[in-house]
Amino acid sequence: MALQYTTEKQVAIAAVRRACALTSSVFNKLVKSETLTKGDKSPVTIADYSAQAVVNTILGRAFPVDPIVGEEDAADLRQEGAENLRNRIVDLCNEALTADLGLGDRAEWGLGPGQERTLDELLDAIDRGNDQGGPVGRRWTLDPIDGTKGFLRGGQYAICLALIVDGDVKLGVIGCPNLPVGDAESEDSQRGGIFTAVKGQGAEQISISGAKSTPVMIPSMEPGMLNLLESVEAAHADLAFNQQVSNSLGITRPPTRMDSQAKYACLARGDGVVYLRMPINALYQEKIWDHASGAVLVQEAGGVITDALGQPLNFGLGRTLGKNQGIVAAGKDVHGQVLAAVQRARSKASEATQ
Ligand SMILES: Nc1ncnc2c1ncn2[C@@H]1O[C@H](COP(=O)(O)OS(=O)(=O)O)[C@@H](OP(=O)(O)O)[C@H]1O
Ligand SMILES: [Mg+2]
Ligand SMILES: [Mg+2]
Ligand SMILES: [Mg+2]
Repeated sequence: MALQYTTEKQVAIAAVRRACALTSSVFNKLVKSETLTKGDKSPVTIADYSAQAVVNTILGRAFPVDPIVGEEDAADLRQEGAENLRNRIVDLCNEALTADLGLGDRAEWGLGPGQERTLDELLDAIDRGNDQGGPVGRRWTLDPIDGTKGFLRGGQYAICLALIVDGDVKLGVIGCPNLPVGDAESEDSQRGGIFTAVKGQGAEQISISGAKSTPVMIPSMEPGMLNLLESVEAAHADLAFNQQVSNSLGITRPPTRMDSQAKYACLARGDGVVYLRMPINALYQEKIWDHASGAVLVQEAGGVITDALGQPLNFGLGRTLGKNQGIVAAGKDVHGQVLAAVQRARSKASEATQ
């Protein structure tokens, strides 16, 4: 039987690769006026908008009826006074869409010389990310730059695209332009990788040039080798809680802190051992585009990903993970003991507040 999702995977990798090139080129030239602050006070840059426009344009050509749940929308760009931003975005997108990468990208995906788009087409492509998600049907979810704060500080960030069918993540692609090729902790000057997984077909790391592909599998870990992969931003996860879990597990290795779903990529290839993200703000709901690609990557690399109660994450609830209470991901021989430590730390915390 032919493998499922082969074309989807090719298109998704092509789209993420072009978005990686675009965002890397923007970083070196970004000026302050090209970053906006959204209603929730988080940053968004011309690179986030352009990456969403490029990926959605490609998906729109290859899979015209598939809805997309994307992080960004073009409302602020349509405002008066945003003309400079709009012009920059058109230039960046057309450079990315028309580049001749010689990687078998097909003209019918809207790629290659002569495939320029107008401003209106690109703004509409950004707004194609307005799907509301849900339990039934097939849809994509896109985070055009996950870890925008990491991107702005020259750290880790990721372009994350996933295909969800009936609430189940079937395909995930994570482009990490700044991740060292070999190991996150290494001084490797060669950077950039694309991680991809298809449900039931395993996970792989592909070089950003497309020349090399290596299977990815979570290595088995000696107990003394455990460490946590956690957010840089203290406002995004409860890092004090992570410290308690770490103590409870007798972990001595320092945590690996990095922005974005690059953390899931590191877990999948064994650069870090336990992904732990507990909510710090009870009102915040995790977004599906922040975890869908990472979830299937971890599972296909031989790991387990659940909430703090050991239940699977639900990607069929809408644009968010709903009432999700934290995320625990690790190799299958480690996950159970981490979950037990998380539950001990939760009981202690609730005893302390009684
Ligand atoms: N309060 C709160 N709680 C949990 N998560 C939040 C919160 N606020 C924002 N976000 C989301 O965090 C995404 C980035 O996650 P990371 O923590 O891995 O990276 S970073 O440290 O923020 O850079 C980040 O994704 P991007 O917006 O794509 O950068 C946000 O969607
Ligand atoms: Mg954001
Ligand atoms: Mg994000
Ligand atoms: Mg983002």
